[in-house]
Amino acid sequence: MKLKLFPDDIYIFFMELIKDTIKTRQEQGIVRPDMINLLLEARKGKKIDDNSDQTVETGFATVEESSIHTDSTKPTKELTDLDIAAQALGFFFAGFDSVSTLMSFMAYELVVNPDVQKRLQDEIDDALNECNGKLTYEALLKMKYMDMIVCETLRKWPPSIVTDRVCSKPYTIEPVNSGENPVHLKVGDAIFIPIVGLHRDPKYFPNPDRFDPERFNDENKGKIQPYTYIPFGLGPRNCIGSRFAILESKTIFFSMLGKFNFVAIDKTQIPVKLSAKSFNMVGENGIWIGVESRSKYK
Ligand code: HEM
Repeated sequence: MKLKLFPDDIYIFFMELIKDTIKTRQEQGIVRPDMINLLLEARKGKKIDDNSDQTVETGFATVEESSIHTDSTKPTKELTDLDIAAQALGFFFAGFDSVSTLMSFMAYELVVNPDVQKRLQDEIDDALNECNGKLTYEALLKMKYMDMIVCETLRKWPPSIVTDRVCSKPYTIEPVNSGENPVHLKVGDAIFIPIVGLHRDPKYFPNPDRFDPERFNDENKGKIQPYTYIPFGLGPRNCIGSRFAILESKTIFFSMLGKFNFVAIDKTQIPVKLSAKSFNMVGENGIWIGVESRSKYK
């Protein structure tokens, strides 16, 4: 369709930056433990999911990577520099704004639900005690209430409000209510899946505008109807960065809330209103919160 996602100057800046990095690395034999290196290795036919057996769950919302196409070490298509640059650019944009949205709305919910914030701080203090003041990976992943809050933020404020698929087989969606017509889908039709519509549907999440981490406690999370909670999408094209996104967010909240309280300030809009100018979850006036030292540090 020749639709552009970014203005030309931004696109050219990033593409050139990544292509120059590839060139410099190849010319000078530089090896860094990062994604560009993995893609350069993949180009040579090396498998890049060697550690998949050791994967640890980072949270309930995490999605599983697809095992489709990982059984062959032979690339089906030669990766060009442009492909590698496009992948790196895709990761950058897919992974930046989404995590920032998750963290902004999570901070907002902690401000307007001080009891939730206090309980999370208690959990953080206990974890800090257990690991002698130094955060460990294991301690972070053991924090159940932190995970419940992350899950509930992703439900109420999913950073990706919608995802899409192309129809590969003719299919008819039969009417459910009287007066509705069937919808006939043809091969090639574009289908939009309304993530936020599912997450805020009272049929699946009663009282959906209420921020309630208890929806994700051990007893309740198993009762969630499959495919109604999909912050990271689903199936073979689900989000590749769910573990990283959850881990990154939990680490930051752990560090911040161990030392500070999140509080409302004059600029905090309560209740927050969403911007009508953006397709994504963006606060009308941004999301503003204050940070004050916790009494134990004063
Ligand atoms: C809270 C943070 C994030 C959310 C809510 C999120 C959500 C999503 C969703 C809904 C999709 C579409 C999945 C589908 O249609 O089934 C997606 C795809 C994707 N995400 Fe994320 N994402 C997040 C963070 C990240 C991060 C940190 C990265 C990279 C480091 C990333 C990289 C990608 C990529 C590359 C795809 C496309 C996958 C494909 O087409 O095969 N995302 N994400």
